[in-house]
Amino acid sequence: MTAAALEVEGVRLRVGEVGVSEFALDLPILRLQPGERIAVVGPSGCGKSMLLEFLALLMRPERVDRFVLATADDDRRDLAGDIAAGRIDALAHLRAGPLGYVPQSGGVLPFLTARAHASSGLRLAGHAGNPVARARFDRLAERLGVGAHLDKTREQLSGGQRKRVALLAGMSVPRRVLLADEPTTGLDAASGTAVMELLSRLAADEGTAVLIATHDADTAYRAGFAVRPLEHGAFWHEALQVVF
Ligand SMILES: Nc1ncnc2c1ncn2[C@@H]1O[C@H](COP(=O)(O)OP(=O)(O)OP(=O)(O)O)[C@@H](O)[C@H]1O
Repeated sequence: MTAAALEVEGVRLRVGEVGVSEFALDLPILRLQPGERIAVVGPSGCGKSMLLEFLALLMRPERVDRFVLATADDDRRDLAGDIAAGRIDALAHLRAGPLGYVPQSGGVLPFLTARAHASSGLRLAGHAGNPVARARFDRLAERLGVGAHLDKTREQLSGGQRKRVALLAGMSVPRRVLLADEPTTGLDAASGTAVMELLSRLAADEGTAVLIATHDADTAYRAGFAVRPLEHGAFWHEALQVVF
């Protein structure tokens, strides 16, 4: 039986003011296998971003029974324990490595070139001088159509180019889990398809479990994502496990 890339059980997320503006989301069970591709769909405001922000360790849950991330083949990290102990820096550090996250908007820092921003993960991982890692980065930049724009700052990039630079940052190092919130928003149809196919190929080639939130279910489905609805204030997904 393959070990899951990410396991979540018994999570409750809540925002807003109790009885006034509160919004709650339950994740009874969410288990992603290596190489799995999941597209979370649902109407605006149903909680897709909240789900991704929790998984990206940016939102503290009201309750979490189990939250385990594969950080290496033989290493499972107890994130629920880290959250309970308030180890915030250690959690943030994971986003430079095994856990990639591309936010719905923003995600490109104003004072860096696109290259410096997108390759920060490579530098933090100590791979900036590694020719294989750099070649992988350049290849991804070309496939995302931003290879010619890497010396520009955020102000010099279009909205769609910013989105693709943020995606490049998310893909810049091999991940165990990659989360992308609306990866095709602001892109034309051809670019959107190319992005979905690239995310899908990353899952197939590198075993990354990729979970995206999207309003573009058709493109995601055509690229090989399993489309899963977030509905009635809850989301769950458990892949069929292959037992040898
Ligand atoms: N600080 C907050 N206080 C109260 N409600 C909030 C707060 N932040 C978010 N919400 C509510 O939480 C719900 C989920 O928001 P979320 O951004 O996750 O939706 P979404 O499914 O990603 O929507 P979209 O498709 O429009 O991006 C929304 O109904 C929103 O109004």
